[in-house]
Amino acid sequence: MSSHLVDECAAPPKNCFRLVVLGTARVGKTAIVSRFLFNQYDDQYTPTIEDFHRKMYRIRGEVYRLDILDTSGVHPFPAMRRLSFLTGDLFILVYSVDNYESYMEVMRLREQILESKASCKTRTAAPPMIIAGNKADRPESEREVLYDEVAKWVSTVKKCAFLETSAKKNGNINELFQTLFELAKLPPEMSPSLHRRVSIGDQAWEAAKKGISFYPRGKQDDNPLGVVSPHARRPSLRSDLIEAEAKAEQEQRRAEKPSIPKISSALSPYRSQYRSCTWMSLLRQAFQGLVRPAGGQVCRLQVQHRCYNAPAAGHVQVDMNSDTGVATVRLNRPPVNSLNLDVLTELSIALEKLETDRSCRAMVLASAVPGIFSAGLDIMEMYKSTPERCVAFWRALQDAWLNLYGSRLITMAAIEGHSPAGGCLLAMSCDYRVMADGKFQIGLNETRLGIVAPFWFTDVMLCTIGHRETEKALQLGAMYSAQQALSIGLVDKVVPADQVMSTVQTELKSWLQIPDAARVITKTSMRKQVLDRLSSQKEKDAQFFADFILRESVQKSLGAYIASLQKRKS
Ligand SMILES: CCCCC/C=C/C(=O)SCCNC(=O)CCNC(=O)[C@H](O)C(C)(C)COP(=O)(O)OP(=O)(O)OC[C@H]1O[C@@H](n2cnc3c(N)ncnc32)[C@H](O)[C@@H]1OP(=O)(O)O
Repeated sequence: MSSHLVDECAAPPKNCFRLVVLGTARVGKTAIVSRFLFNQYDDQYTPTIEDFHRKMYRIRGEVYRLDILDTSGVHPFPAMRRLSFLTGDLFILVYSVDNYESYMEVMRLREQILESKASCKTRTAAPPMIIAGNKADRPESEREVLYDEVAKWVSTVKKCAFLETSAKKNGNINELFQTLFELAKLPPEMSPSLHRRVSIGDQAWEAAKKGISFYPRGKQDDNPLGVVSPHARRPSLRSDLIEAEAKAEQEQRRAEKPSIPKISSALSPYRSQYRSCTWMSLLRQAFQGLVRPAGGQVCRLQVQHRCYNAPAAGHVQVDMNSDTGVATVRLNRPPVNSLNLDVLTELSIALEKLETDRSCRAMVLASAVPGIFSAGLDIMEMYKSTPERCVAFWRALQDAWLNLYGSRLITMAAIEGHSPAGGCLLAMSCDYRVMADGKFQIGLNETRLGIVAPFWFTDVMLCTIGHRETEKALQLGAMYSAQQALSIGLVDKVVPADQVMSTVQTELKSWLQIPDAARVITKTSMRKQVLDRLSSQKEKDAQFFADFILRESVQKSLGAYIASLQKRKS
């Protein structure tokens, strides 16, 4: 039976919830989910990248939807992780009683979730969480985490409960979910022991869906039912953002605050033109390629990916050519592709997906906006912002860069327009750069804004053009024409604007002839030191950025630079 039967019986938004399960690898996250959904336990360990499940309920005449995101315990996918923090309504944080480090991670995760929610501005309240101390069946001699220690910590934190569990022995699994649902004020009948598990096609479910009684006359027909959707598909990033935004608006309304800052401006091009449509119908149309953004451009659809199935069209467009194994990733944030939190998150996720797609061998980074590659970081993310937002923004930039610079793929930049600062960083982080001849400029111009390029921007430039040129370039905040950039090695080839893409494709042919394994090992060994330097101090670097950028003197310089941009325009 197909899952659309479940979707036919759609739950109203107020009854839709996302439960996110987090914790380090091997603590039993998937085992807990599997017990909850199917009452099954599998002794084999298979690492999870990200699993998505959907359970529908009919409880007291109303339909409810519970989406479960079972996340990866290792963190090669930081953007996906951050998105899960942002979109989760309730959380299970799992540690293993025989692994103290896994408990420390749970404490860190709680902080990160709260920070993520705070950076969103709209969702500040602590979401309901439960801590699961799993593998409680292990012998006492193996125990590293004491029950009392966790209980004491949990008693000091808001909206948080704690239970020790054993997915293997089915110990406290029912209680775990029941306690969490109570904490989240969800119907208690959502707990496994308080509803009847049925399957799609089951007569009781089919009848309940239609709102009619399956039971013989005289018998109650409001017994709670739960059904697991057999082919649930993880919604796209775009759907996640829409849903998160809708929920934030709901919360905002509840709090009776007058203005509604947006989680994502990603859908704004669609908004003005299709005001009367509902978000979901708009989304459906967009995915079917029917909606044009207000600017008149047809939105591109992302090709299907083995982990994710829904296409995402937005600030980052991905076209995958499965014949050649070459993906084209286009930045699409008019007017100048400035990189804000949304763009960087979308870029990170696009890169993470391509990285895990074995059919993909190369990636061309380009722009969907004529005359511009990228204007660099969105200055408005750095001007009059909050420390939390600054840290979230910087983390998103770090992740996007780590994904790009550390990519196993052949990466080529097609620079068909201006490429200052952050735009130049993206281009330099690719393996090869082709730039359009003419009026366009490229360079790290940070000092002109009164700010300082971080050490990892400098590292990448050093690796690209050497010490002497970098020293001059950075101090002067130099912006180079394509020909000048070619002469110092900042780009590899300069061609007329209309030949940039074809030149990239020609160059790619020779790169694709090299066996991947040998090329990847070579690339990794060349880039490792630079990558490690940031990876080992990400948090310090993010904190430094927030402290630096929010200094009064730096804010003054940024304000003056913004004014000069506007003045130049007028
Ligand atoms: C420790 C701190 C480290 C921080 C590291 C920072 C890295 C960065 O990336 S900082 C950003 C540096 N970027 C720039 O300096 C680029 C500034 N922009 C330009 O020079 C030009 O806009 C252009 C050459 C990229 C394009 O010129 P043009 O096509 O003529 O477009 P306009 O100048 O008219 O711009 C249109 C519109 O966009 C606004 N804008 C431009 N750049 C940015 C930006 N980086 N962030 C936000 N907004 C930007 C510009 O102000 C115009 O706005 P409106 O006036 O409202 O139309």
